[in-house]
Amino acid sequence: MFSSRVHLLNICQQKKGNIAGFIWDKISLSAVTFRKMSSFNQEFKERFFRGAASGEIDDVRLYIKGNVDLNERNERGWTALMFAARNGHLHVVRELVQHGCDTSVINSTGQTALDIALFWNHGDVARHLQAGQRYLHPDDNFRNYFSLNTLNRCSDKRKDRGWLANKINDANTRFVVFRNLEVLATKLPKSSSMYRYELGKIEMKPIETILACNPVTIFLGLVQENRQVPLTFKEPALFAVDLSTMSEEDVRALSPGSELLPGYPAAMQLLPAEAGIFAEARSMLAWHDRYQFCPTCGSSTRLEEGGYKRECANLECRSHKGVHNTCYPRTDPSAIMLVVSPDDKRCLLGRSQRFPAKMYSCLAGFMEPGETLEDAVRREVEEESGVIVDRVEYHSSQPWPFPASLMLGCIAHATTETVKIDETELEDARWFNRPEVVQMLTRQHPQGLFVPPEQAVAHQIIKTWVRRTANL
Ligand SMILES: NC(=O)c1ccc[n+]([C@@H]2O[C@H](COP(=O)([O-])OP(=O)(O)OC[C@H]3O[C@@H](n4cnc5c(N)ncnc54)[C@H](O)[C@@H]3O)[C@@H](O)[C@H]2O)c1
Ligand SMILES: [Mg+2]
Ligand SMILES: [Mg+2]
Ligand SMILES: [Mg+2]
Ligand SMILES: [Zn+2]
Repeated sequence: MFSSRVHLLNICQQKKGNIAGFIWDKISLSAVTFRKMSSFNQEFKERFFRGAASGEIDDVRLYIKGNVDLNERNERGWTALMFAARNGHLHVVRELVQHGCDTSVINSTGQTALDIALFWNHGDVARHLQAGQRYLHPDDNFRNYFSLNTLNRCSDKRKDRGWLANKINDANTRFVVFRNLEVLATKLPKSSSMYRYELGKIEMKPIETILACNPVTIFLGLVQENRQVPLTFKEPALFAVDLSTMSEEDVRALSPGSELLPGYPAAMQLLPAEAGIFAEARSMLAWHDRYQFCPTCGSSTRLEEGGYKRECANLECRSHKGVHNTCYPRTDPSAIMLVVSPDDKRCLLGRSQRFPAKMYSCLAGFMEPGETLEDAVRREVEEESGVIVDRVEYHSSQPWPFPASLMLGCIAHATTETVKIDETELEDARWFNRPEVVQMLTRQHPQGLFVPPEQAVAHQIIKTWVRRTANL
């Protein structure tokens, strides 16, 4: 922090001719005390906010070049990006986003820069901010982590053994490699954010001999960057391969400088654009690992359809008659819900013993057969907290590849408030008001309480509820 201030001073020194009215004249380096440095910094920060609010791009650029935290907030949690968004200064917004300003920061009343731009009808700014959001897919509005998968799965091609064999041997094909469900990943050279790894994508040559031994190999899909352009089927293919028979050292040697990321939470450092590919691959490999024998008759099973089917070796088995779902990959739907109080001012968050200390989250539970999502939400909330829920609102879904859940995110409107927790499942559950939840989202809670990170659908549901009160 101190060195960045000195750097700022140096820049101001170079620029002082351009900074009309700035306090530089009053300060000489020899006389700088910490107090003056602080007030200097404060004044400089205010100038940055004023520049952003008034569209004075030169002032904003000065701060950008100062290599300091562009997400600096004022006492109400407002950033320069929010000020620029408030007044519709697209050129300032563009420059700030280009230099890595975080578009997901929320202020103390729970709004992002995008909310502010939308509220004040600055459509051009809102479109720019939306395009810069991390989980956006070109053809969609919102994406949870583990859901962005740019591959076309080409399910109709999986039955064509000849086509698949040719694709495996194609020079453009790449393999995502797993060992004991840990994925091979490479650290990105610039890793300032929490997304620090990309999937290792290996050519066929170095794994040719091991592929000849028929390890579990899954056809993940063809790379289709633009959904508007029809597939030619000549696009590069991506497969997942299980190399658990190789040593960890040999697997890592396939891609210099790579690591094997153990499952949760390490895999949440993958680039969001690849997290959906990881989710598909890991859930599929976990299914093969667990279904080596037929659940109907106990005979061995073999892989078919590019890994999307396992067929029983016993020709008499009932699984060969009609559609038998044990032959296909399984997904376990789970409900995850933010329970909100009857007056909508508070929400119910809980923690299980296995959570990291001080983390609170939405309640969650597996759906049961013959149950609607809404009823699963009502049942799990009542079981775990004793609170009665009436209306259930759907939010969004998230594949959860540990091993193969689909989280169905909801907002659940409670009609009662008395909490009586199920102590086998939860350690604590209590009501939190909005300002406190904002502190938990932004890691500014006085007791250090926090909610799951942005990769979790729980975080997104909580953020949606917090953002609903417009106080701009
Ligand atoms: N709370 C969160 O913030 C959060 C976030 C992300 C994911 N999840 C996931 O939500 C899922 C469901 O939550 P939960 O564990 O509270 O569920 P839950 O409340 O239904 O209780 C879990 C228990 O349900 C039983 N169960 C029923 N069906 C099951 C199935 N298909 N697989 C495994 N166990 C089953 C088991 O006895 C298990 O111990 C879990 O996978 C959890 O990891 C929760
Ligand atoms: Mg639960
Ligand atoms: Mg439960
Ligand atoms: Mg349950
Ligand atoms: Zn069988």
